[in-house]
Amino acid sequence: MIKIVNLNKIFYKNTNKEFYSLKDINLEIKKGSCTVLKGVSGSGKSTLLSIISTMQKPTSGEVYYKDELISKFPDIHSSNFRAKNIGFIFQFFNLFNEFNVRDNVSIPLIPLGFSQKEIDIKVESALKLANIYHKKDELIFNLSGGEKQRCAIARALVNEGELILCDEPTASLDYDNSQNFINIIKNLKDLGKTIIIASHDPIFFNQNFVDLEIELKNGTIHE
Ligand SMILES: Nc1ncnc2c1ncn2[C@@H]1O[C@H](COP(=O)(O)OP(=O)(O)OP(=O)(O)O)[C@@H](O)[C@H]1O
Repeated sequence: MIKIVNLNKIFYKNTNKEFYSLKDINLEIKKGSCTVLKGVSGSGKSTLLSIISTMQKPTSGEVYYKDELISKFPDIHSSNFRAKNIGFIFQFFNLFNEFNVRDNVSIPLIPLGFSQKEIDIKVESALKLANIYHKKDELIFNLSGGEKQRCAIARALVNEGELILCDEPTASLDYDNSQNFINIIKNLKDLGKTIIIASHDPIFFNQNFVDLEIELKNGTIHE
């Protein structure tokens, strides 16, 4: 489903500060699989996720999604692609504290042109899937860390995209909430989602629902 070919991301190219954040990455990710990108801080995990999501462009190399070359999309095309195909779960949730759960979860649907009735149906279904429906009218400000995470998961699911990208998803969670997160990821996999998790949390290592573990070291894949 995702094919990455000879990918490089260079910052400060052709200066004395030139730096390879990613170097010669080749990777294939199968539809419906769960991949864990591990590696120490600064190894390139977030940069790789961000290039797969089309938020950043590589310096060279290609990323294909279902045989379509997404890494060379113009920006307007990239944001449409993300809105339709990708759910993103961030370490610090990136929710709007002054809005309630339901409004936060509905945000990704706004650019997709759905009617209010369609938005209500999709939001309700995502809230139930992420087990946060009972807090739908609560302000984010009043939620616990685990509840914020479940709200962020609902927001990542609401567009029914096939690809779920998670950047250090358990970094702000305690052990029990991290275990809950793992259970939700297993459910998403059962629903056929393709999942990529960038994390150095050992909770993701050697898990039977993980199909591929990739270690990044200084921007390269370490076999
Ligand atoms: N916009 C940028 N400009 C310059 N250097 C950058 C930029 N973005 C990332 N880098 C560098 O690229 C390297 C990889 O960063 P990245 O955020 O991908 O690492 P990471 O493995 O996700 O780390 P962490 O676990 O701390 O989030 C780091 O050395 C970082 O400083």
